[in-house]
Amino acid sequence: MEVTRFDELGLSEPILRAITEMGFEEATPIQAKAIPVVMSGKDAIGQAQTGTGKTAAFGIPILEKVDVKSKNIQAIILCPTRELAIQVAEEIRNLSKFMHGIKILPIYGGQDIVKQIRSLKAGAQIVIGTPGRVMDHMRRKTVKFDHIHTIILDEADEMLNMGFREDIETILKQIPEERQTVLFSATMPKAIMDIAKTYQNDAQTVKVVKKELTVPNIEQYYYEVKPKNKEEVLSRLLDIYDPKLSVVFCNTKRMVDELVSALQGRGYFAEGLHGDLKQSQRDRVMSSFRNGKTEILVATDVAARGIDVDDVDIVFNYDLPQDDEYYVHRIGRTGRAGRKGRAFSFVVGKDVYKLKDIQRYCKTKILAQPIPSLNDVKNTKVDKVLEKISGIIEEEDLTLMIDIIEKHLNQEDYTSMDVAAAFLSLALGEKQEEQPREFDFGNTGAEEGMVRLFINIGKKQNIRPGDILGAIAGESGMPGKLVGSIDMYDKYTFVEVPREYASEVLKAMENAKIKGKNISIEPANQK
Ligand SMILES: Nc1ncnc2c1ncn2[C@@H]1O[C@H](COP(=O)(O)OP(=O)(O)OP(=O)(O)O)[C@@H](O)[C@H]1O
Ligand SMILES: [Mg+2]
Repeated sequence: MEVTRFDELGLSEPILRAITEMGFEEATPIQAKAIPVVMSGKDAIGQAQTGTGKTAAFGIPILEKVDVKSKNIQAIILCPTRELAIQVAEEIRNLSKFMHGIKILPIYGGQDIVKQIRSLKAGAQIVIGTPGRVMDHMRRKTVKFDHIHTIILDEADEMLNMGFREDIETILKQIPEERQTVLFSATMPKAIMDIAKTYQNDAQTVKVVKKELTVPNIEQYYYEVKPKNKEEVLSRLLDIYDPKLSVVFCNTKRMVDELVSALQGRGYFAEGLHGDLKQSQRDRVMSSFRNGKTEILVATDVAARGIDVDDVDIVFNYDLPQDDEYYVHRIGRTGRAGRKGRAFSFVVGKDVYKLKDIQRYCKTKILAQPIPSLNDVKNTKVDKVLEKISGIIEEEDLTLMIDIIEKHLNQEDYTSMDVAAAFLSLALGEKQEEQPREFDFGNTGAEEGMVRLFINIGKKQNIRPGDILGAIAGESGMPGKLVGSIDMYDKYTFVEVPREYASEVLKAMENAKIKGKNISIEPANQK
């Protein structure tokens, strides 16, 4: 593919210098296509996948077009959320770092309006705001529209979804007609075309649309879960994949609050973000997430659009989104600027149909994944410790440590294997003694009086159903009491046992080996 350098786009020296300082080596395809169009002053509609640099695609031309000698507002950018307004202002500020006399001001609800008015009075050429607050200033006449020559609607379709249509139309009517109107988003549903027809003039569409709407470097999987198991499955996935940062989307504020408490209770660094929080709280959560103190951001769709945080490794759809577009935007919080990412969606019952719609809309495949077992979680932890140990053995001088261990072995009657195993147990950081486990079997899909147990045989091993039934009978000391069918496929299988013995079978089988191989067993209620 042809590569466009920023210095081929006819940009001024201070901006090129800022771009270099920001570490952008070449223009992204949407930047290469949109910057010349937006600079030309034409109305435009820009569409490109999430995380592909749309902000700079409109931010750079705006900076090129403002007159820093004038203190009037010349460009206005509307964003659907406060967090996004702050972020867009920050990106444009970075791009304008070497321009003297430029003032860029975010104005959004929840922030002290008196302070905002004072800043506006001091003069700013570019204002970035949420529609509600901009309307507020318009009514107070604290934002003057008469010198605005450019208006950008970032996430234009979302602002319509949120019911800002009237506000946007009112604002557009206030801005001089010879203005330039530009819309950007990763998705462009039909409703947006009405706005385009009414309020734009001969708009040029600039699209960098691949076959699929989602970014190809995001691995997408789904897990079929029962609602009450979501929390446990999420924890297992967090433990196995160990993301540096992750975003978990829920459909309601209440679910966000509940999940945050649950995750915090389990010892994760999780915080919630939704519209009922005070602005100071929202700001605190966002900055804590940006600097990595909060590792898991649990959010409603307020965080679905535009939010750009490095190192988001995984996006979870704890609840499947209501609308197809939201899937695109939500998972787009990972895999930004060419990085890799993962998107895991939880699917409950009829959600599978919704998932089919989403796949059709996005033109991507979302594959099913089995829920990791507790054994899988443990194995991952063990693998990580062993990997670290290999590193230490290869890179460090261990002579002194070996001396200490040797002395210890001489004093006590231990083998080096005992010591190594004890250290491993210590490194895993969990009490290895058996925790009493409460089993809540619920309805596992088995027939009356029976409970279905889920068995993970591990990597395809040659174990026959008879071996498993035999082992269960042997381990639990209940020969002949095992009734029921066995359904073997791939590396998983189900067995059915009478409900009253299910707990004992589970406990007896926890550390069972068949043909010397470990298997794991658990209630099948999440399958
Ligand atoms: N040319 C470039 N080279 C490298 N990184 C870039 C370039 N342009 C922008 N970026 C960075 O890529 C990231 C994503 O950019 P941005 O937030 O503008 O994406 P977007 O297309 O608006 O995504 P979304 O649809 O989610 O809003 C940002 O961190 C931005 O600084
Ligand atoms: Mg964006």
